[in-house]
Amino acid sequence: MAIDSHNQPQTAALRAAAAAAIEVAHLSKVYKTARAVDGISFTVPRGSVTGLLGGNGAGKTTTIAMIMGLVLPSAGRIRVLGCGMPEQRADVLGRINFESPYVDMPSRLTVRQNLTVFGKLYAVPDLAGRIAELAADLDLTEFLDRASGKLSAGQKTRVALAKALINRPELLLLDEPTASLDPDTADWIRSHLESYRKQRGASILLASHNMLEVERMCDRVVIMKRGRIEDDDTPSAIMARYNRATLEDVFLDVARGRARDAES
Ligand SMILES: Nc1ncnc2c1ncn2[C@@H]1O[C@H](COP(=O)(O)OP(=O)(O)OP(=O)(O)O)[C@@H](O)[C@H]1O
Repeated sequence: MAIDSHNQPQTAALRAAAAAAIEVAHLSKVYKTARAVDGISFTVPRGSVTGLLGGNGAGKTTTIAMIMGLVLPSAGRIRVLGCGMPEQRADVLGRINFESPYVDMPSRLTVRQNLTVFGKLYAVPDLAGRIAELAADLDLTEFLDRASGKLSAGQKTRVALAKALINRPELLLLDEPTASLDPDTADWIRSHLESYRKQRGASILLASHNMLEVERMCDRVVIMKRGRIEDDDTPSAIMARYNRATLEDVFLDVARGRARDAES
């Protein structure tokens, strides 16, 4: 079909809409003393939950920081929701969000004040209504006016999730979202993330050390080791390739350098 030049902007917009949620190509990050990420390429399909696995220091957090445009790559390309990062960061930031238990909110502000600050940054319409909706969904109402620093770990995680969902993101980047939570609270957080993804058709990139969480939530898994990608497939295909019944066992094989069956 011939492309009419008058339709080109629309065609470009359609292509961007259909593009993967995240496309990473030949991405590297070299810090002064460390090659944290070493030429990785992977895709997060729209609507998927993709797990990013790897031992301590594998390069997961650096990869997520580059995807968000917070750390500049040394080489390679990143597209987020069809936009180049970091050059089109301003176009895409309002459509994504991030959660990590390792990033604290200002502790003296109340939960409501913190959510208001973040909501204003994202120019959320009817912000008071959105905060009330999230407070009801995430069971925050009883401590909405308490200082954020005085919450338990589980309460802080629910507030962090409210902050991550405040702008109804199309793409969520999660760095160990359930670390240090009891199994019941962690399960509750996972269920909430799953129902948000289903309702909104959102895409999720999930860095986690919890292999049961990854098996339960992820359609695809990218395994990193020393800055490189060791494997990238569905959890069941990866377990079959390593001839293992759990991702935990695959993780140990990768960490300890045991070869995949197909290659041994
Ligand atoms: N700002 C920095 N300056 C120098 N080196 C860094 C910096 N940030 C990370 N690194 C190094 O880059 C490597 C990858 O770190 P990164 O935090 O991305 O790994 P990770 O997979 O998220 O690890 P973890 O599971 O322990 O959080 C590590 O060797 C780390 O020491």
